[in-house]
Amino acid sequence: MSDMQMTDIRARFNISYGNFKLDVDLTIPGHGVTALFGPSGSGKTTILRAMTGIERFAGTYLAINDEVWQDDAAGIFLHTYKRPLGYVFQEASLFAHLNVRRNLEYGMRRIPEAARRVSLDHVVALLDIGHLMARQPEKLSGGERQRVAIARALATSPRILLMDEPLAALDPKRKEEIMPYLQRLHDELDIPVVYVSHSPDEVARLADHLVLLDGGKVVGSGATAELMTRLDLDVAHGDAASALVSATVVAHDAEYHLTSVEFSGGRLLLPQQQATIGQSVRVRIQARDVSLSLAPQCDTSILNIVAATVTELSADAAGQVMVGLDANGTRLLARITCKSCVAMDLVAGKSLYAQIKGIAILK
Ligand SMILES: Nc1ncnc2c1ncn2[C@@H]1O[C@H](COP(=O)(O)OP(=O)(O)OP(=O)(O)O)[C@@H](O)[C@H]1O
Repeated sequence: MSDMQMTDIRARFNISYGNFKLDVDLTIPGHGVTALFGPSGSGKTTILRAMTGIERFAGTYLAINDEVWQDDAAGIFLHTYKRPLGYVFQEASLFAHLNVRRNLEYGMRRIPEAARRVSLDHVVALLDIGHLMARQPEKLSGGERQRVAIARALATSPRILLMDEPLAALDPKRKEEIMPYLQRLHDELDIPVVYVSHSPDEVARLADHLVLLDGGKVVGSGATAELMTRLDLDVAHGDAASALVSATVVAHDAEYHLTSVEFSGGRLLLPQQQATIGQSVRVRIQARDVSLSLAPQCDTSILNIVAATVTELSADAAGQVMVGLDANGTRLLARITCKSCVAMDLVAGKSLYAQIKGIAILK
């Protein structure tokens, strides 16, 4: 076992707080972004805290890639201050008496030079905060403060970055501003991120892997695109339910201001994007934006119609059915009325056409 290259994060926690019990045994990828998603009180923050070692919980096992940080059975416990992790909270906790540069250097200085794997210049460029270096924290906007907090966490060359609802305190405009930085961080740094969120939108945009929590238990863990369309899970139901589709940008149509992308099920047109031809993109198709038809329609304003097969049907809100679809290997969801479902005589295996009204490129 010891000479085996481990590239996973393994976490086993058994924690009791009065009536609340957290009992999880997780293996998640040692790279990319993993979102912990679930209702309030489901144990998301408790998992992050347990990873920090701030409290020592009996029966814990925690290994980050090839490093075991805690194994109670073997008597291993790495103290918090020795765990190379970055932690970003909902509200940026910068040192108020230090300017931005000193805040960043403070984190960096704790790390011996030989252990530094991320340069300050790289972090500053990544989060675009070069122009803020001389500012005091109280003179930063909420979004800027959060970018500095992320930079400070990264400047310590962590082996893992823990983020606890880092956008929750920001208004929608600031959230939108900071999102590209989080996506860049994901693309450019090889540091695994565990990201706590309540927001299906953040999860869809950022997470490669998703861990669904409820009442201190894991109810699902897997690739985000796969879990979001699993009809046995709550996340694939309701108004926010959507499919994430991997696609490639294939053309721009300047005359009609459209961009076309290709996925396994065919081509999709969407309002013109900045993306370059050949670029891989993640596209979101919301279940409520998909209608179904048994014959291909040509007298319709809907541009995107793809052939698909029904894989399963599941009751949704009153009078609504969530239909799972397979479009030549890509999972899609359609939320339709029970009345239409009966009228169309939908059953698993039926071939039909999905008419897609709204599509968004997420990254
Ligand atoms: N230090 C503590 N002492 C006692 N109970 C705690 C402690 N920390 C958390 N809890 C309880 O554990 C449960 C899970 O809390 P946790 O903060 O992990 O949930 P969460 O999923 O992060 O919720 P939210 O989305 O609201 O932040 C809650 O019932 C909470 O009251």
